[in-house]
Amino acid sequence: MTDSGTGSALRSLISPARYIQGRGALSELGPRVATIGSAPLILADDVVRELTEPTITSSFERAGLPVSFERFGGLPTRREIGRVAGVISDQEADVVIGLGGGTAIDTAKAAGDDAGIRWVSAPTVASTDAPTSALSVIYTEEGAFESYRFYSRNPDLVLIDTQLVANAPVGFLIAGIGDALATWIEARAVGQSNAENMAGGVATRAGTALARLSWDILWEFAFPAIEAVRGSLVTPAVEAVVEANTLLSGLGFESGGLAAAHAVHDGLTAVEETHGLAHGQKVNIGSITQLILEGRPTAEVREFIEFTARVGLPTTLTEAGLGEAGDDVLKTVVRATMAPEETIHNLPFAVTEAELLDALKAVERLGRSVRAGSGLPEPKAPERR
Ligand SMILES: NC(=O)c1ccc[n+]([C@@H]2O[C@H](COP(=O)([O-])OP(=O)(O)OC[C@H]3O[C@@H](n4cnc5c(N)ncnc54)[C@H](O)[C@@H]3O)[C@@H](O)[C@H]2O)c1
Ligand SMILES: [Zn+2]
Repeated sequence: MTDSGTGSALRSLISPARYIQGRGALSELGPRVATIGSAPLILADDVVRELTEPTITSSFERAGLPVSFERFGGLPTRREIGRVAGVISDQEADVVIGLGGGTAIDTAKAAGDDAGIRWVSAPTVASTDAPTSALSVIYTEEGAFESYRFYSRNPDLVLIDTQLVANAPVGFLIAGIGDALATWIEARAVGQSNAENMAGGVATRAGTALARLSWDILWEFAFPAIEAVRGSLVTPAVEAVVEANTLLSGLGFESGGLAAAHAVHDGLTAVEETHGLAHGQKVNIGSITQLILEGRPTAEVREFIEFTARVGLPTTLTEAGLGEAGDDVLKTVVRATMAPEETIHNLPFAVTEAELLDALKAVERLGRSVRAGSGLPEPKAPERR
C-alpha cells in the first residue's frame, strides 16, 4: 500500500474483533455467536463434531440459537468452498463458524466471504495461526498450494478452548509451535527489507513486536507445555503456548509479514512426498532454509535446529519425506517456492534458484550433523498417511 501523495509506504495492522481463550471456553461459544448472528452454520468434520457437539448444543440452546452442523470435506479447495457457500445460502445462515483445524477454518472464511456473511474461528487444536487471519490458503484438488485469498476483514470472533487443545494428540501443538517459530524469523526479515506484510502495508512496531513475543514465549514454555499436553493438562505454560501459536503468531505473521519460511512451505506442497506432513512441520523446514539463506551465525542456526528437533519437529529433508528425492523433485519445490507472487521475494536480498536448491540440500546435512552432535537419533522418514 503506497501513499500516492508522498510515495511512502503506509503502515498497517489488522486483527480479529475479539479473541477468547481458556479452559472450557467452548461453552461460551453460543452467547458470543449470538452477538454476531441469529442463524449460525457450524462447519466441522466428523471427528471434531463428535468431540464438541454436546457442549455446543447446550451452549447454543442457552443462547437461544439453532444448532446446524455441516460436514467439512477436508481441504479448502474452490469446489469445497463453493459447496459450503451454497449450503449457507440454502439455509439462510448469517454467520459461519469454522470449527477444527486450519483447513476447516480457512474454508469457513472463504465460504462466508462468498456468501456475504460474517465468520467465526473456533480452533479445536493449536496447530496453526490460521484462526485470526483475514486470509485463506487455497489448495488444488490434488492438495498442492494454489493461492492466498485475502478478505477485507478478519474473523469477528476467535474462540479457543485450551482443555480441547490439551486433550488433542500432542502432535498438533508441536506443529503449531513450528508454524509460530517461523513468525519472528520472517517478520525480522520483512522488517529489514521494509517489504509488504499480509495486511497490505508495511509492518507497525506492534506487528513486529508481537511476532517477537511469540518467539520468546515458545523458547521459554514449549517443553513444559508439550509435557502437560501429553497428560491432557492445562497449565500456565499451555495457556502461554496456545496464545503464542494462535493469537501472537497470527497477528505477527499477518501484520509483521512472511518471507522465505512460508514460501518454502508452499513449495514443499508442490510435491506429493510431503503431503503427509502438517503445515507447521513443513514450515520448520522452511525456517531452517531461511536461516541458511540469510547466512545467520552458525551457533544460531544450530541452536534453532536442536531446539526444534527436541520439540519434535522435522529438521531434515528425510523427515519431510524427501530423503531420497533427486534434483528433479527438489527443483519442483524450488520453482514453486520462487513463484513471482511468493513471499520469498520479501527477503532483504535476491535469491536465485541455484542458491535455494543448495540451501535446501544444506538443511539435510546440517540437520543430520546437529542431531548427531546433540545425541538425538538419526532422522527417520515420515510414515505415509
Ligand atoms: N489462513 C491462514 O492464515 C493460515 C495460516 C496457517 C495455516 N493455514 C492452513 O491451515 C491448514 C493446516 O491446518 P491444521 O494443521 O490444523 O490441519 P488440518 O485442518 O488439515 O487438520 C486438522 C485435523 O485435526 C483433527 N482435529 C481437530 N481438532 C481435534 C481435536 N481436538 N482432537 C483430535 N483431532 C482433532 C481434525 O479432524 C483434522 O483431521 C493448511 O491448509 C494451511 O495452509 C492457514
Ligand atoms: Zn503458517
